[in-house]
Amino acid sequence: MGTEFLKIKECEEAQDIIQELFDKYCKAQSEEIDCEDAYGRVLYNDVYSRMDFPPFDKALKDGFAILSEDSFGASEESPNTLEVIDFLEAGSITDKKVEKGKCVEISTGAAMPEGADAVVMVEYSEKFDDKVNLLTTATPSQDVAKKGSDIEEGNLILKKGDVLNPGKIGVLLSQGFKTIEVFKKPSVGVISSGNEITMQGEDLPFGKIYDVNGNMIKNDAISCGCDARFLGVVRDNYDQVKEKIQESLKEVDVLLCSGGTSAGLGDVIKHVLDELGEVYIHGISVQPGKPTIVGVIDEKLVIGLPGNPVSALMIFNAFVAPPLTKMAGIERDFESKVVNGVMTRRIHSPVGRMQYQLVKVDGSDVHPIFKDSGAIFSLSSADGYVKVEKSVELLDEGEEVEVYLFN
Ligand SMILES: Nc1nc2c(c(=O)[nH]1)N[C@H]1C(S)=C(S)[C@@H](COP(=O)(O)OP(=O)(O)OC[C@H]3O[C@@H](n4cnc5c(N)ncnc54)[C@H](O)[C@@H]3O)O[C@H]1N2
Ligand code: MOO
Repeated sequence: MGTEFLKIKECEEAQDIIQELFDKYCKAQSEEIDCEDAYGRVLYNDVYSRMDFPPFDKALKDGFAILSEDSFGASEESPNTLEVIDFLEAGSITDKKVEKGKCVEISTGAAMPEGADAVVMVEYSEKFDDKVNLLTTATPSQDVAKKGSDIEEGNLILKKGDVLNPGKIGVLLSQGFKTIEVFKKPSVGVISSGNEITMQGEDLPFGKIYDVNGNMIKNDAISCGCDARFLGVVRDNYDQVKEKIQESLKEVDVLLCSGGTSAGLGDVIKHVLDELGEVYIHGISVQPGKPTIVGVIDEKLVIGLPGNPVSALMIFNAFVAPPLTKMAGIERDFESKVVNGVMTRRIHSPVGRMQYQLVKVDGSDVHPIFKDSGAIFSLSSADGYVKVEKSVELLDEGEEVEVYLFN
């Protein structure tokens, strides 16, 4: 294996290639699921109302369903008296008709009896025997929700791409939807590679480190709407990496590996990808994250993120999260969370490579975080990053910058 020349791609070119590979091999798919399980899922189609809601003229208060004109002029001092001809609970119906001088006692949620056009609340009435005194005047439609007043049949009620929150699911349930078509969550597997990588709960001999990337990248993929799983650690061994990749590809649509991407002796991902499939990118003109690999095996995408946790996360966010989120049906503008501020210190940037500089934001102060890309603690203190274009050699103290905030 030995040293290998990395054919570096420019950032935009790499982004385009990755998006094209997603469009070709990782098309968004749908599935029909029970509305019961739809929380947080993304609608695959526009949804139209199947019926009027409410489906009947509905009493909004407990009281008496009347002909409104029968209450005109009524007051505490001079009540109007009506005959009570029936009692209606929610869900029950009557064949009796409300005519002049008559009314039906009614509960909230019950369908209005024929003839009645208003409800007088029980608080404004005095019932005695089979009669009632109305102590107030009601206007037509008072305390009645007319059929279709909330939504009429055939209207657009939810849009493709809507994330189903409790209220939106409530709308579907009110329309009798038992199942709904949603975007299938992209199934993503995450593998960590490296002889030094140790799982939490195990002893940590000198020279080894605990795995960060596996669950960190898994969680980032979940935040992009994926069904992501950490599939374990492999050693820097060609056969082990090959076997693990082949095995994992039987289970997932997209495989994200970290570590073993650069040109060192133990860095085998590229060689495995070369043997089993095709490598489309090996090296992006970006700092950190230069050794990123993108390939395809059996029409499935395999992405090798650099081992350094900061690099892995930055590359995931800048290059993988946008197409993955799109595949999950989620419309998210990754460039929308931008704040403006002023650099508090000068930064030098490698010419010819776009640099993602981690920063901490304090009001309008933008503090660069100077740590190497293996420094995991810089991630927990960073609010976002500043992009330093490849032609820019330094950003001076006091210079105005745009900060891309992390989600
Ligand atoms: N000759 C060259 N050497 C290196 C280059 C280069 O272009 N030419 N690039 C450097 C850069 S930049 C990076 S980034 C690393 C990336 O290399 P790998 O993807 O092969 O990553 P490793 O060597 O396996 O690990 C790098 C670093 O990250 C730690 N690591 C790896 N996996 C994990 C994990 N799952 N959790 C936590 N930390 C992890 C690992 O221990 C190393 O410290 O290559 C440079 N070299
Ligand atoms: O480019 Mo590396 O990814 O600096 O850590």
